[in-house]
Amino acid sequence: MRNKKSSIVSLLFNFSPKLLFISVVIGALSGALYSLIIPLAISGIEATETRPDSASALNFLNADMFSGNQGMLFFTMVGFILFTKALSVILVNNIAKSATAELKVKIVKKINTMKLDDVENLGFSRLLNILTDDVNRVAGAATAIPMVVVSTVTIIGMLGYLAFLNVIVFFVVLAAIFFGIFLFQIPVGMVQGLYQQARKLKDTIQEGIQGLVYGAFELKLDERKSKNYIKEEIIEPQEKSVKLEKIGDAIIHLAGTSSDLLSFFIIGGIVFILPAYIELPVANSFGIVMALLYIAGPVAGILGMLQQMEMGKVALKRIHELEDCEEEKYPETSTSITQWSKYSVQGISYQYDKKGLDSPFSLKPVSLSFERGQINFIVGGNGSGKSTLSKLLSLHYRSFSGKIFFDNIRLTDENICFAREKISVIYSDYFLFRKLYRQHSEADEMKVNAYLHALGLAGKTEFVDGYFTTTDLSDGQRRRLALLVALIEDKDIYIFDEWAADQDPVFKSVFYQKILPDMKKDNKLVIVITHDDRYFDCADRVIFMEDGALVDVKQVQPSKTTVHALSQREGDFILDDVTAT
Ligand SMILES: Nc1ncnc2c1ncn2[C@@H]1O[C@H](COP(=O)(O)OP(=O)(O)OP(=O)(O)O)[C@@H](O)[C@H]1O
Repeated sequence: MRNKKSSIVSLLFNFSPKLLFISVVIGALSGALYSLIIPLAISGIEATETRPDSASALNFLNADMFSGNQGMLFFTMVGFILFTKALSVILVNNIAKSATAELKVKIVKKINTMKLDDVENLGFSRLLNILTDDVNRVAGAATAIPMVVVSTVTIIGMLGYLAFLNVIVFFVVLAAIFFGIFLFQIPVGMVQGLYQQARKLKDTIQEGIQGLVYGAFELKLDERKSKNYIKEEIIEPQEKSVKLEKIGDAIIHLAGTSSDLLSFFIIGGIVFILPAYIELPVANSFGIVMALLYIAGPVAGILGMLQQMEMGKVALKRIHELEDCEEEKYPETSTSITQWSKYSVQGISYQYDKKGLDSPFSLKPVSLSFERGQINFIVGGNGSGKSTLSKLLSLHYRSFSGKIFFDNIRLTDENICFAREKISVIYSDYFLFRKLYRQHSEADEMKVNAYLHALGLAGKTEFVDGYFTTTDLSDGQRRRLALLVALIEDKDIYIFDEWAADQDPVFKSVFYQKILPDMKKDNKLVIVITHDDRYFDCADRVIFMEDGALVDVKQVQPSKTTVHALSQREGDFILDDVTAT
């Protein structure tokens, strides 16, 4: 996002400077007309006072006045105010809606281009809150802008009128307004902290809701756990957050309402105290009091809108926090990687974010060289660092040290995105998309259908108009569908993180004895994280991990005695035929 640390106004300005300018000018015009209402009404009253039947002329709807020039002007002005105010509000509202929709898209793109470890560290709940709650609050604050403009110009106009009536009174009122604004900074400063705390708690609530949905099966079986969970993770943080917001709102409203009081103080001072020091004609006092009563509304309006603006500022701050995260972009010009035969890493390492730990897990430097048409197994105990290493090999995580090469081409920020396109992975926490999200030919469709049969998914889901009709399948079937999508993508490098873990014995052996050898034949580089020691002889090479370090690499000599015979059903798997289609 380019508009770093943008304010709410600059957010709208960057979206459409012309429209914003027009709406501000129209809003200002509306405010200027507003400020003329009182002087015009007073001069109307003064004009009627000079007539013989002045008593009846004070009636505002008197036919004489209505037909008079001032009356016409008055009502035309009211009509203009209605039109200009509405137009300004509608225009800014439209800009705000479009600008915040654009902001949402920018945030989505930002998340998409952020480094993966930053996305993991921020977490789903926080990102979701930014995309929903924060963006909406910014939109709310932005729509308050035209009313602030109308009110500000009205106040300026009325101050001009006061200056015309009496310069001393003008300075007294001006000083009082500045004093009021100065005093108002205290509550505004106080609520910033409260709103920030309330906003932080919303992330906790969002996380709670995530657990409520994804942990529904566990919670359903344990009422006490369920009640405690809802109380601690949702109800309590929500109560705290609402309480903080209520206090913040109350402080702002209280301060806003006190502005009425301030204007009454000024009125009292001008009516009862000032005449003792300066000469103030009655007619002038009358106009001044009316003007002051009239100013109170816009002042209170602006102060009231400050609550919305403050909440918007807090939300915008959270959005800006995303901007501190680095982006990874496809460069305009770069060395693309086309043909390659060797993929090698030299001294790559990684360390997770501290997250309160003294010594977070770190992967010690690893050097390995892979070839096309080679099947590699990575094995080791739980937590030994297999997945972490695979995320470095798949170029999802960026190594803290070392170098990575495709043949002699070293991977840099410039070409890493091209290298990533050569890789397909299925991690243990993969996401299954229902659509392929790429152009597909009739041949692709035939291939998909052949794979659906080969992977035992025919009749479970269908491929129609680029969609899989359903992904509501068993765990093992979903994983097979993920494999199907990966195979259709036809990448050079495949990384499977415990893919076969939840497959039945039949498909386990299909995977190790049919799919992997066929991929080898197709010259793919395959890296498989596995605990299936029964099938270790299906690899060309086994890489051993222990405590975050690579401890051994063994070439495998296929032993004839351990070859696993495919059963009749296993033999039905026809990947060769699929490839032929
Ligand atoms: N997202 C994360 N944030 C912080 N630490 C993590 C994260 N993921 C893993 N770790 C740490 O890294 C260590 C290695 O995890 P990794 O997933 O690489 O192990 P693994 O060998 O694949 O284990 P398993 O066989 O259980 O899948 C873990 O012990 C854990 O402490």
